[in-house]
Amino acid sequence: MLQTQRKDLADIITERRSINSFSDKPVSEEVIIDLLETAKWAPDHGVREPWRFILCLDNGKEHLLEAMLAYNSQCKKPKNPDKIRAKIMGPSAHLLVINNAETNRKKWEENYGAASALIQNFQLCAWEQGIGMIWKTGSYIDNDTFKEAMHIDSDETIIGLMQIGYPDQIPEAKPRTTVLNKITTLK
Ligand SMILES: Cc1cc2nc3c(=O)[nH]c(=O)nc-3n(C[C@H](O)[C@H](O)[C@H](O)COP(=O)(O)O)c2cc1C
Repeated sequence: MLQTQRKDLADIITERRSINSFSDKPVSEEVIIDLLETAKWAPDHGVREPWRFILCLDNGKEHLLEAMLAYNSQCKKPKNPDKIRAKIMGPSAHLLVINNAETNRKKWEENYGAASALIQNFQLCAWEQGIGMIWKTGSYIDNDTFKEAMHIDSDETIIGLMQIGYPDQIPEAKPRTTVLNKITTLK
């Protein structure tokens, strides 16, 4: 039986790019949940599974837009609302990755690391299926008006807003420095 050639993990890692421009092809809720079911196997100190998610599809994108506009109207230099609308309506889906409230600094950092590992798993598994995304951390992620509008407690941490869809354009990779310039080997 002819099998589709699976890409090497190393290729998926190096070829994945952050995507800003998406086609109209939708990414389904089922696909996103399936990807998260894999991504959740991230390293996670104490296996606390500190995260929760808010997935915005269809009318949910309008809800997210309202929250963005409420935040924007409070900014010293508000952005053009039409540009914000285009940024929210362009991707097929938006996923907020949110960590539980945590007052202990060490645990907070461990939880941030675990959620970041989950996000990278998610990005890579999506890329393997031809789905792109970008991890966004605009100032709204730490804004109480935005959080309240999205029903997120002020002491929860938004790790990122993942904007998801099939890529319309894949940007050139920004070069990375060789590790040889970064490593000190003790022998
Ligand atoms: C924690 C984190 C936050 C990020 N926040 C943003 C952001 O707010 N806006 C943005 O355009 N890209 C953001 N990015 C994506 C980076 O800009 C992107 O990964 C980087 O330019 C390298 O490009 P590549 O992912 O295509 O290799 C973020 C990435 C990380 C890991």
